[in-house]
Amino acid sequence: MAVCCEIDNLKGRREVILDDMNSWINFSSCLENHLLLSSPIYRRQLFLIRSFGGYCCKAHMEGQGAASGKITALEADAETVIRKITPVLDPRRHKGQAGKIAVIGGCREYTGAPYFAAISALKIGADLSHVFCTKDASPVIKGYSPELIVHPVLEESYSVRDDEKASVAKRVLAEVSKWMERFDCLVVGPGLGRDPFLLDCVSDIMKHARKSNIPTVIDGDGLFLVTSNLDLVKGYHLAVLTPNVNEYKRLIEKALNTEVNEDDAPEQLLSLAKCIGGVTILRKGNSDLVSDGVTVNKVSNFGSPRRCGGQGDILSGCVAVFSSWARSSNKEMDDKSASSPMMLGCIAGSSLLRRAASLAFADKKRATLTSDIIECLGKSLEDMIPAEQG
Ligand SMILES: NC(=O)C1=CN([C@@H]2O[C@H](COP(=O)(O)OP(=O)(O)OC[C@H]3O[C@@H](n4cnc5c(N)ncnc54)[C@H](OP(=O)(O)O)[C@@H]3O)[C@@H](O)[C@H]2O)[C@@H](O)CC1
Ligand SMILES: Nc1ncnc2c1ncn2[C@@H]1O[C@H](COP(=O)(O)OP(=O)(O)OP(=O)(O)O)[C@@H](O)[C@H]1O
Ligand SMILES: [Mg+2]
Repeated sequence: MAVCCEIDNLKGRREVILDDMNSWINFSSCLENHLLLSSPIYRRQLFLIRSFGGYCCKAHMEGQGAASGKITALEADAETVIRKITPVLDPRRHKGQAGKIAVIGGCREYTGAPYFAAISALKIGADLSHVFCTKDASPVIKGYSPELIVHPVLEESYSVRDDEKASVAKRVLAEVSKWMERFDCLVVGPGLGRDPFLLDCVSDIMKHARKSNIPTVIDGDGLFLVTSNLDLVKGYHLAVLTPNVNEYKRLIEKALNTEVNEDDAPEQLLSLAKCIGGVTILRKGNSDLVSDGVTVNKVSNFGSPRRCGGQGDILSGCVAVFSSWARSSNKEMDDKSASSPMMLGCIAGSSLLRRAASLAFADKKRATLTSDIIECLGKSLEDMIPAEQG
C-alpha cells in the first residue's frame, strides 16, 4: 500500500511516495533524525507530512528559533539515542567487541581523574579499559582497581635529562602506538597535568591517533593542550571536546577571539565547532550543549546539585564508549545518512551521567561523591535498556 507524504518547507514542496513498509520505516527514521538532531539549516522550516493508507504522521519543526531567527538548541531525545546505539548482549560476541577504550592521563598530582574515566567505560559495558599514565601514577591507579590495564609510560620533565628528551619521546610514542590500532576510542586529558615535555609527547600520540582514524575524546588538560594548538584537532571529525566552564572560556578566546556570550550560547557553540573544522563540542554546564558545527542539541535532564570533582571524568569515559557503539551501529546498518556517531555519543553520555548523578543524589544527598555516581551508571542504563531484553 503506497503512502504519500508531502514535505512542505521553505525551499518548496516535495512529494515522497513510499510504496512499502520498509521505505516508510526508513523515511520516518530519517525524519526522526531530523527531529532528534535538528539542524539550524532547517530552522524556520516546517515539515508537514500527510500520509494515507493507515499510517498517519504529522510532524513539524519550528524549534531553533523559527520565529526570531535566533538559533536555539532543542532537547535531544537521549533515551531513544541510548536505546538505538547500545549493543545487545549477544553470547556470540567475543571479548573486545563491546569496546576497547584507552585513557591517556594520570600524573603525580592526579590519579583519580583517569581512574574515573576508565572505570566508567567498563561500568557501562566496554570490555577493556586501558590507562596510559606516568610511572608515579601507575601503582596508585592499579591499586584502585584490578580491572584496569595500566601502562606506566608517560614521563614528566623532572624525570628526564634534556639530552634524553628526544629518545624518551620516541619511546613513549612507540609504547602507545603499538596498542593504538586496537582501541575504539581514546580519552585524552583526565588528570594529565600540564608538564610541557609530557604534553609534547601527548601531541605526538594525538597526531598518531588521527592518522590511524581513532576517535578521540579530549577533556581536562587535553583541552589545555588543544587550546594551545588547535591544529591538533582542526577538521578531525572523530574528535570530541568536552570543555567545562573554564576550558570553554579559553577555547572561545583562542578560536573566536571573543568573550563567552551566554545570550547566544547555542549559536556561539555552533560557530566554535565550525571554526575548529567540524569537531564535536560538548559544552558542560547546567544544561549540556552539543554541536558539530551543523546542529546544536541540548541535554538537560535532571542531574545532581552536588558539584563534586570528577563528574566530567565520568562523562569523558561514557562519551568514548557510546561514540564507539554509535560508530559500530552505523557501520552494521551501513547507514551513510546516519547522524554523527560522536554527536550521538555525547548526547548519550551526557544524559546517562546526569541520570546516574540524580540516582546517586537521591540516595546520598550531601554525601554524594563521584564514586557513588559511578555505582549508579549500571542501574541508569538498565532502566532504559534492560540487559535481559537487549
Ligand atoms: N580526583 C581527581 O584526580 C580529579 C582531577 N581532575 C583533573 O584536574 C585537572 C584540572 O582540571 P580542573 O577541572 O580542576 O581545572 P579547571 O577547569 O581549570 O578548574 C580549576 C578551577 O577553576 C574554578 N572553577 C571550576 N568550575 C568553575 C565554574 N563553573 N565557575 C567558576 N570557576 C570555576 C575552580 O577554582 P576556584 O576558583 O573555585 O578556586 C576550579 O578548582 C584536570 O587534569 C582534571 O582532569 C578533575 O577532573 C577533578 C577530579
Ligand atoms: N551547574 C550545573 N548544574 C547541573 N549539572 C551540571 C552543572 N555543571 C555541570 N553539570 C553536570 O556535570 C557534568 C560534569 O561537568 P563539570 O562542569 O563538573 O565538568 P568538569 O569541571 O570537567 O568535571 P571534573 O571535576 O571531572 O573535571 C556535566 O556533564 C553536567 O551534566
Ligand atoms: Mg574536567
